[in-house]
Amino acid sequence: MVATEVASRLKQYQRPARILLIEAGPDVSGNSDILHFSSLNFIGGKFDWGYKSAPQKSYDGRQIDIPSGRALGGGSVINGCGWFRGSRADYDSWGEVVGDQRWSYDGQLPYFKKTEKWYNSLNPESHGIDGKLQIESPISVGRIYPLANTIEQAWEEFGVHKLPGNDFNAGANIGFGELNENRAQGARQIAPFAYSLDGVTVLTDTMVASILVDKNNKATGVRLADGTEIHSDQVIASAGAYRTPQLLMLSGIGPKEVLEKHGIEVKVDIPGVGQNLNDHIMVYLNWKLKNPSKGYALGSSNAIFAEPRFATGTPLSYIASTEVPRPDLEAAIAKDEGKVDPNHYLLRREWAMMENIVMYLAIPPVGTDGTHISTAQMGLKPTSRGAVTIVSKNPADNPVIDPNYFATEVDKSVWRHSLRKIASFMTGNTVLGRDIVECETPFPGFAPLSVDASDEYLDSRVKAHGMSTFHGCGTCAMGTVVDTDLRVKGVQNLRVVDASVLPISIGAHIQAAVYALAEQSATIISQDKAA
Ligand SMILES: Cc1cc2nc3c(=O)[nH]c(=O)nc-3n(C[C@H](O)[C@H](O)[C@H](O)COP(=O)(O)OP(=O)(O)OC[C@H]3O[C@@H](n4cnc5c(N)ncnc54)[C@H](O)[C@@H]3O)c2cc1C
Repeated sequence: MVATEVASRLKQYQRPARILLIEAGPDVSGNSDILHFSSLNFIGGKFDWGYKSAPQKSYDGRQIDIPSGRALGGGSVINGCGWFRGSRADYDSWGEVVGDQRWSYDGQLPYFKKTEKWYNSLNPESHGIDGKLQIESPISVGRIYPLANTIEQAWEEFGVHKLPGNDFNAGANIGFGELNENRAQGARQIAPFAYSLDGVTVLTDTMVASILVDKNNKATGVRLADGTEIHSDQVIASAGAYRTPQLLMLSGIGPKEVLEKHGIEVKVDIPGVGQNLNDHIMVYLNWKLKNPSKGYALGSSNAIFAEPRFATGTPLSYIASTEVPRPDLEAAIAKDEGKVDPNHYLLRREWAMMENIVMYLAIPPVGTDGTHISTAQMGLKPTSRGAVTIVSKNPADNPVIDPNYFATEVDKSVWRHSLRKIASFMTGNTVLGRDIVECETPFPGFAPLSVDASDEYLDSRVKAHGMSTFHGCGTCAMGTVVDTDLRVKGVQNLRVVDASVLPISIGAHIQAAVYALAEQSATIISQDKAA
């Protein structure tokens, strides 16, 4: 994703520059199938690297599917198009961690705005209107789902309030707001549609095997998988959070002991390469409707779902993010760290800790037959950290991806609290519980979720159903592996720009952060006199 955006911007900012973009996957710009909601089915398809995680210790060894885009435009070809910025607190923490205010919320706001062609003029201080990515909401394109007002009422009854302007993307995210998507009238905008590659030379179906690093630790180009060497003044690695650390390691940049183990000459020993992997856990739950004949869910006989606009975009209206009680957080931090440091970053600011979405369709194994709706919950600020490493020096071998999900007490405590909350929201004293939802339909072998479920039961649900939200990041973290100008420490003429540089867990689906990162990075690189 980033590679397209950065190449496009650099060509725009430095017209005479010769830029080569190398992508392992195909160019799918001519493939109209990828544009619509059902195109999420490309997960597991030919534009997905289709990784499996290492066996997860806290999931009793279960391995998790880790999809990752493999095409020009990367993840933008298979992602869900959800557009979520996260909160001011996320970026202020980022700026603090790296000691550079360009990466704080105010530092990044101009670049967020630069990415966006926002769909209304309500909040001009927070949104751009002439950016490359069309952002819309279901309501703005007339996708008013039958349950939309009910969900809104239910959140208000539950004490979760609408954000000003119904805007989930203006720096505050505790509350609820409209879903936003980077779609144009429901159609996916892949990165090379939004960011023109005119004037950029593009090599698709071409795998980079390693970065050429000379004896002065200067990057001088790349070696392709077929052995061809291509020389250049600057190299930017944007192979994503799983393959960028692999590429660095295969080039002799990474933890010394890993490189030596695989017989790779050590150019620069950077222990942080591959570390700090973080992803958001997602848990889906199905909820049986009291009266399916009302036509609330996809698959029902409600004629509205046959209208063309309902065949595009994700079938939901609102996103709600909720906190957890501070004493719970302190107790969990004490268990993880042996003490509670009042300066702990989770205690210094107010955080939305769980994203909650009600979707108007069932999730497998329940069929889309109109009898169920579902919820998706995503832990926003996990403290579990994993790693990416290599199994060999062969670039064709997949990296080993170990997100180490659900490893900390903080993460467990957040999930326990939030699963009880969703049970209460869906089946308790809200309009949903009173009039719409019968009960949870659990996966085989489990009892329906209830507000008084035990910690052990709730943990078992996450262990059994927790999946990736496809947000792997942090494996070449800014401050550790790259400096705040995106330069790999100890190597000249080499930068990393992609999700791997995010130094902290962003409390949101990460593409908005990654697109803004790429905008700012392109500006930094184009202003670098040495570049
Ligand atoms: C299924 C799925 C759904 C998602 N849904 C959402 C969502 O709704 N909202 C949201 O905010 N985020 C979502 N994301 C996350 C978002 O798409 C990613 O965070 C984003 O794509 C990361 O961008 P990137 O440039 O870092 O890496 P990528 O987009 O993964 O790009 C890396 C590119 O490098 C190529 N590459 C890798 N190795 C090599 C090599 N050795 N040689 C040449 N090329 C190579 C890859 O093929 C790929 O095209 C989703 C991701 C997935 C996978």
